[in-house]
Amino acid sequence: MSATVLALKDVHKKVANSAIICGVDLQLQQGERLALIGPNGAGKTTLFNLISGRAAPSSGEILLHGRSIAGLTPFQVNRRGLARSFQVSNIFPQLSVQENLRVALLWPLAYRYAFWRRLSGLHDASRNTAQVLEQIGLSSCRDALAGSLSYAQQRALEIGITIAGGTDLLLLDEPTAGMSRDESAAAVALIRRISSGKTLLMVEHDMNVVFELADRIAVLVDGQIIACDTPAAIRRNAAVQAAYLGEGGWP
Ligand SMILES: Nc1ncnc2c1ncn2[C@@H]1O[C@H](COP(=O)(O)OP(=O)(O)OP(=O)(O)O)[C@@H](O)[C@H]1O
Repeated sequence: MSATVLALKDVHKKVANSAIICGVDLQLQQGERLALIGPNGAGKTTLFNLISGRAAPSSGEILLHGRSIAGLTPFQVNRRGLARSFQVSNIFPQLSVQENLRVALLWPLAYRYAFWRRLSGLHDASRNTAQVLEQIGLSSCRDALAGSLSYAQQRALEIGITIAGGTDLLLLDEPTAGMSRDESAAAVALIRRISSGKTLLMVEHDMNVVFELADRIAVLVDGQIIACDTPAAIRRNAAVQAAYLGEGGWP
């Protein structure tokens, strides 16, 4: 049986006396890709914030590799093995593509290595930068300023920054938002490639992307998971279909 990477147990979040997340239980197994979907305002971003350390749950447990991370800072959660994509705004537009990745790579290396061993960290970073550039398909524009890339390329770079630290759990926040159909298809292939052997949790509104990528889909409605199952079972689920009726129906 595969190991549980992430476990949420009866997680609640209240903001100004409003219950935003209401008793969420969720488990991710090593190597699986789980998509979190739900109507606008369901609480998906809030749940991502709780998992990645941007906010603390009001109650409940969040375990990463069996250890509690509830209330830790994003940096501490990252050190425990979780990386979250932060949309395009995380990119330094005035640095080259390569430099953006080196910054992302050196950050954990500088922390891990003793000061006098940082030089070897730099060698590691160069090697890893080339690997990540290859993985995200941006080797040919390594010297271009990140700000000059197309939108889809910037999203690919953002994913590269997310995987650069070598963490085994990836949280991707709407990785194909704003993309054309062709760009989305390329992003799906990229996500499949970079998440191979890792565990992936993503929030995504594009149901084509969700059904293509996810091993399981969790449906959040009004702060509660109303279903968590295979794509085929979710497609047949009457409660899920009803939840989406107000949004123009089930895609
Ligand atoms: N800091 C906050 N203060 C007050 N209300 C908040 C706060 N953060 C979120 N909310 C409310 O919590 C609910 C869930 O918001 P959240 O952004 O998590 O939903 P979502 O599922 O990510 O929505 P979307 O798909 O539109 O991005 C919304 O009703 C929102 O208005």
